[in-house]
Amino acid sequence: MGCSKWRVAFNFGHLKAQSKLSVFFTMIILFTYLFYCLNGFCDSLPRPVYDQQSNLKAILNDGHEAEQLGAYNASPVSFVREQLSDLSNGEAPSNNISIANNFGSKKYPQAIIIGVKKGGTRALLEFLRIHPDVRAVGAEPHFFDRFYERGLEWYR
Ligand SMILES: Nc1ncnc2c1ncn2[C@@H]1O[C@H](COP(=O)(O)OS(=O)(=O)O)[C@@H](OP(=O)(O)O)[C@H]1O
Repeated sequence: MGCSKWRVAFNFGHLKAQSKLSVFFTMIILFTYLFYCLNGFCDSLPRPVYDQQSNLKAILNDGHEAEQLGAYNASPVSFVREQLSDLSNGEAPSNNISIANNFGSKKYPQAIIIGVKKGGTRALLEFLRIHPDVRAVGAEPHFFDRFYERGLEWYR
């Protein structure tokens, strides 16, 4: 009994030529996909929206990062305003702040959701984070209204 079931399951001999052909093409597609994945062409890890590796290297080599951060210590409003104006002009942020989405790295945000209490900001965040290129913090950081004194390093 059990043996005949196996025979039915794996017996492709009675399939029509059309079915065999579709199985054959499915196998080809699967093997091609596996081949590309094994060669690293299907990297599923999140990628940076903008590649700023060279900028980051420049910051590290020149040691200007502290100066740039210092400029933003002056006012959080100017910090946000500059970022938003850069984005509305269709440019990447101009101050070398990375907006990569790599796992495990600490980056400044590319976008900030600001809203009144009960304004639905959580819902907006949850919708945005569905996108694979969006990485969002779990809890609200409240940097600008509560923890600004802790500085940008804490924020990052
Ligand atoms: N699309 C839409 N339409 C109407 N209402 C909505 C929508 N999205 C979120 N919500 C409601 O917004 C409330 C949560 O807002 P917040 O995420 O800003 O809350 S919080 O202040 O950060 O706690 C919360 O309201 P309450 O359920 O009364 O607390 C949500 O139900």
